[in-house]
Amino acid sequence: MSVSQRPSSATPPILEVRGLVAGYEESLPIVRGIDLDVSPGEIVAVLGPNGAGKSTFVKAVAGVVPTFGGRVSLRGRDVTARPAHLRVSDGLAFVPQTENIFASLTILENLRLCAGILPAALRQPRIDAAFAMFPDLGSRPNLVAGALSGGQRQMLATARALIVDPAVLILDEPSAGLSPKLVHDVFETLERVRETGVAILLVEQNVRAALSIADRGVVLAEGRLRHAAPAAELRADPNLGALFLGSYDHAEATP
Ligand SMILES: Nc1ncnc2c1ncn2[C@@H]1O[C@H](COP(=O)(O)OP(=O)(O)OP(=O)(O)O)[C@@H](O)[C@H]1O
Repeated sequence: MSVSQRPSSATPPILEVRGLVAGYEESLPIVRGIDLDVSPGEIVAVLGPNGAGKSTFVKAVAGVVPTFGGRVSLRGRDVTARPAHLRVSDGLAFVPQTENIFASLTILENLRLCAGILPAALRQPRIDAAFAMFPDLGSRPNLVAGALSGGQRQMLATARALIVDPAVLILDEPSAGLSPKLVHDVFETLERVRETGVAILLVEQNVRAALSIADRGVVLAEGRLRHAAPAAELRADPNLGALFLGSYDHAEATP
């Protein structure tokens, strides 16, 4: 059973997912009928135990995992049949958990590669905007990306995704392997991105940190959306630990 979660605000959703069924083999779908709306400027944390299907869900939304049923719409337009690279042009950017930068290229080269899909006149202004948002990167554009810290690499990965000026930014565990200080830095960056009106869908194992910046949290279990609530409500929920244990029973299946 899936739970449809619509934003409480009157802002129309920029991303609409309906009845999404997806995975690696059609006979064995991992994502089994998920509905979700995300509004501009909203951060939605996708939570749940290991193997719940969180990564598969966001990858299917990004178009990098096959969809077997349901629909993904961006700005009211059905993009379900669009391959991943065209969804990027449509305004949907995805930051994978790993291999999200080219370590042997410089910071600037990493950004230039992404800017390559833009009209020539937009490329430098977008790179300048990225450097303005990430001064740590802008201060040393010719540094080889492999020399960056884990948190700085995540920032570069995020900067790369933002080059196309997306409406929706999807991140798969941006805090994985980072120290608490770097987690803080990365999440602070995401808050600044949100302030520009970008909608953010965030898969996180780091539940408390994710809920500290998210507007809403959705809990997946066994490929289904089991619970959805404002982040503040989830933060205050004494059952929060059960999110990781797969036994989250709080008012499941109630919208
Ligand atoms: N490339 C793949 N091919 C086949 N099955 C996969 C693949 N990637 C993931 N799976 C399977 O899909 C299921 C869900 O995995 P997924 O990574 O989406 O879960 P998750 O909730 O993100 O887990 P975690 O929190 O551990 O990262 C698991 O059973 C996993 O084995």
